[in-house]
Amino acid sequence: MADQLADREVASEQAFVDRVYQQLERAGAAAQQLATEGHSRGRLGHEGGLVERDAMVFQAAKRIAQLDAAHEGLVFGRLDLAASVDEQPRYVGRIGLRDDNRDSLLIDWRAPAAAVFYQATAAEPQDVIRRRVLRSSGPRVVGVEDELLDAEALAAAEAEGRELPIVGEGALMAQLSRARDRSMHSIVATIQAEQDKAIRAPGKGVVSISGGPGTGKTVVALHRAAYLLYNDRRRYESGGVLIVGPSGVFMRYIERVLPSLGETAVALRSLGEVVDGFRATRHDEPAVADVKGSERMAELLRRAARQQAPGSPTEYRVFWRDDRIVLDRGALGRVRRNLMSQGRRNKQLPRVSAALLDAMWRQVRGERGREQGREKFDDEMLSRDDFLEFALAWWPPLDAPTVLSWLREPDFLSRVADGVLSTEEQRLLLKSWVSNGPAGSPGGAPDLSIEDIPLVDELRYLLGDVPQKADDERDDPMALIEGAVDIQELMTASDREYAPSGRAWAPPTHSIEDDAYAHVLIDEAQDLTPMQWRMVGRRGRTASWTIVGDLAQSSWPAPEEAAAARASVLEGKPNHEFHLSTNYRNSAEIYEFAAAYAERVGLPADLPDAVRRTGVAPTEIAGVADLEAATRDAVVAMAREVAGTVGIVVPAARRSDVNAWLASWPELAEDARGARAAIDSSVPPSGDDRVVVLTGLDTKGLEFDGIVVVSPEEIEAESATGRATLYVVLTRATQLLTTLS
Ligand SMILES: Nc1ncnc2c1ncn2[C@@H]1O[C@H](COP(=O)(O)OP(=O)(O)OP(=O)(O)O)[C@@H](O)[C@H]1O
Repeated sequence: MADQLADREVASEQAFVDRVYQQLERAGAAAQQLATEGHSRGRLGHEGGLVERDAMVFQAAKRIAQLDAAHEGLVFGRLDLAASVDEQPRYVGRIGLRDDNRDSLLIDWRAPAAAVFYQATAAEPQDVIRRRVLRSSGPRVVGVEDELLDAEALAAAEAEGRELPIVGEGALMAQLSRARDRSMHSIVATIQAEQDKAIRAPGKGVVSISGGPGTGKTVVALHRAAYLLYNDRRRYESGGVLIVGPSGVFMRYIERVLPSLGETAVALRSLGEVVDGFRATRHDEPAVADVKGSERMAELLRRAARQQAPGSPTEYRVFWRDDRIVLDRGALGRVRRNLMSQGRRNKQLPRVSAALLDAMWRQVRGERGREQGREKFDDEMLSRDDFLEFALAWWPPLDAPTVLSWLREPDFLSRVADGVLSTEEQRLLLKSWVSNGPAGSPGGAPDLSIEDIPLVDELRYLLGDVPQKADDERDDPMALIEGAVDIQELMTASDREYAPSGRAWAPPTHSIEDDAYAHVLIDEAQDLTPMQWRMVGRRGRTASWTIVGDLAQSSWPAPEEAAAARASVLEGKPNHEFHLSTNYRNSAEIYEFAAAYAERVGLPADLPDAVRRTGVAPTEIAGVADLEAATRDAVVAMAREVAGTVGIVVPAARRSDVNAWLASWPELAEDARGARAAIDSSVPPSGDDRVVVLTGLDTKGLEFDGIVVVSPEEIEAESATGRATLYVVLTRATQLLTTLS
C-alpha cells in the first residue's frame, strides 16, 4: 500500500520534472543560438562587433555552464502551502526557470521566495503544510521524502479536496547515510534552518560561522558564496570571490560544490596558493612552522627589505672637471635611507639615478664644474655606462624570493633577526632554508613551503612590484632606472579566474594592485598563523568576509597571537556570529568516542549533537605486535564493509612506509568492490581510488566512510598541538573507526 502510494507520488513528480527539463532544453537552445549569433557578429570584424560578441558569448557561455551544472537534481524541493496563500505547489531548484508565459516554473533556491523552504519548521510552519524533497538521479525522480509541518492545515486542505499524502522517512537521514566519495556534494535539498540563517546573512562586514566537527561549516560557507553571487552578481563577479582552505587535497574535495550550484566565478586556493604565481604544497616541520608563522617575522622581513643587496657595490668614484667625486658607504647610506623613506623599494627605481646625482653634485666644488652647471653634469653622467651600471647594481629591481634567499646567509639573518628571534629560532630557519634550497638558490628550483608563502607575500608588499618593461626595452636593463615604465596587464580578479570557456583559471597578473577581492572566505580559520592572516588580509581590505572554524581543531600553538592578527585584519568591520550545533558527519557512536577523547585531554571543544546512530562502536586495538599485518587486516575489512572511501591516517614519519605497505597488499587490489589504492596522498588520486594514506594534518576538513588510525599516540606526540590534530582525525569517519596502537 505504502509502496503504491510512494510510486504514485514519484510518477506525479516525474511529470512535473519532465516539464522542467523540456523548458530547460528550450532555454539551452536559446542560449546556444545567442552564442552562434555572437560568433558570426564577431566575424564582421569592426570593433563594435567584437565588443558585442564578447559580451554575448560570455553571457551565453555562462548560461550554458549553469544549465549543464543544473542537470544533477535540478528540481529538488516542493512546498504545499495553505490555500489562503497559494493552492498551487511551489517548486525549488538549483536555478530559476520561467515557462513560455514568463510565469515562474522553478524558484532558485537562493531567491527570497525559496527561504521558507529551509526556514519553516513544525513549531513555526510559516503557512507551509508539507515540505517535500525529491531525490533524483539525473532527470529521473527516484523517491520523495515528506515532512508534515502543519497537521491542522493539512486536515483543512483535505476537507477542501486537496490530496497531500505524506511519504518517505525524512530527507536528511537518507542524505546523511549515503556512502562518501572523493568530493563534497551540495546540500541544497536539505539545508537546515540554523544553517540557512548563516547562508543568507547579509553580505556586509564579517560573517563568522563556528561549530564543532561535522556541523556543516564548510558546506554552509560554500552555499553562502553561491548565495552572495546570486544576490549581488555584479559586485561579486567583477570584484571576485576568494575561497581559502587548508590544503590542495581539501580544495579538490570541495571544488565540485559551487559548479554544481551553477557558480564558477570563484577562486579556490589552498594556503600555499594564495599568492599569484607561487604554489607550495609542502609543510615545514612543526617547530619551523611555528617560527615562520609568528608575527615577529613581519619585523624581521621589514628589516631585510631595507638592507643593501648583498654583494652590491659599496662605492662609486668618478672625476669630473676639477673634482674627484666619491660616493662612499656613508654617502650611499644616506641616499638609501632617503629613498626608502619615500615608499616601496622597487617604486623608487625611476628616482635612483637622480638621487645619486644629487649627492654627487654636492661634491662638485671646482669653478669649471659649477660654471657648466647641473644639467651638463647630469647629461654627462647619464651617458656613462659605468655610472648606469653602478646605479643598477646598487639598487637592483628586487623580487620577493631573492630577498628571502638573502636570509640563508647566517650573518645576514643574525643581523636582521637581532632582538626578534632567539638563536635557536634562527637556527631552525636556517636549517629549513638551507636543506630545502629556497628560491634563488643557485641552480636549484625554488622549493618554497606553505609557511614560506606568507613571507614571500610580506616581501612583495615591502618591495613593491618589480616594474615590467615594455617589449622594445626587454633587452635594456637600464630602462628600469631611467624612468621605468610600469606596464601591467589590466585585468580584474574575476577576469583572471573566470574564462567563459568554463576553464576557471587564467594567467595571473602577479601585481599587488590586483590582489584584492570583493569577498574573502576562509575555511578552517582556526589554523591560520598570524603571518597567514596578514597575507589573506591584504586580499580583503575592502571586502566582506565569511570566516569558518572551530578552535578545538586548531594546530597553531599561540591562539592569542593569531586572534590578535585576525582582529587587526578585520578591524572596523561589523561582525555577525553564527553557531552550528548538529554534527551531520559522524555516527553518534564515533562522535561520542571523539568527544570523550577531547574532554579527557582538555581541549576546549565545542561539542555538537550527532544525530545518526548506526549501532556500531569504534574499534580500539591496543598492544599490536605486527603493525603492518594489523593495519592490513583492518583496512581490508573496512574496505569490504563500506561502499565509499577509507582513510588510513598515519604519523608523518611513517607515511612512506605505509604507502609502501599499501602498494604491496594484493587483497586491496583485488577487492571485490574494485577498490584501488592511491599510493601517495600528495599525488592527486584518480576518481575511483577509495583508499588513501594521510597524515593527521592532511585530514583537515575531509571525511571518509571509514578511518583506520595507525599509532594515535605518535600522532599526538608529533607537535605541540598533536591532541587537537588527533581529535580532528577521530572526527573524520561517517561509519567506521578503528585505532591501532
Ligand atoms: N543540511 C545538511 N544536509 C545534508 N548533509 C549535510 C548537511 N549539513 C552538513 N552535511 C554534511 O555533513 C558533513 C560535514 O560537513 P562539513 O564538512 O561542511 O562540516 P564542517 O563543520 O566543516 O566539519 P569539520 O570542521 O569537522 O571539518 C558533510 O558530508 C556535509 O555534506
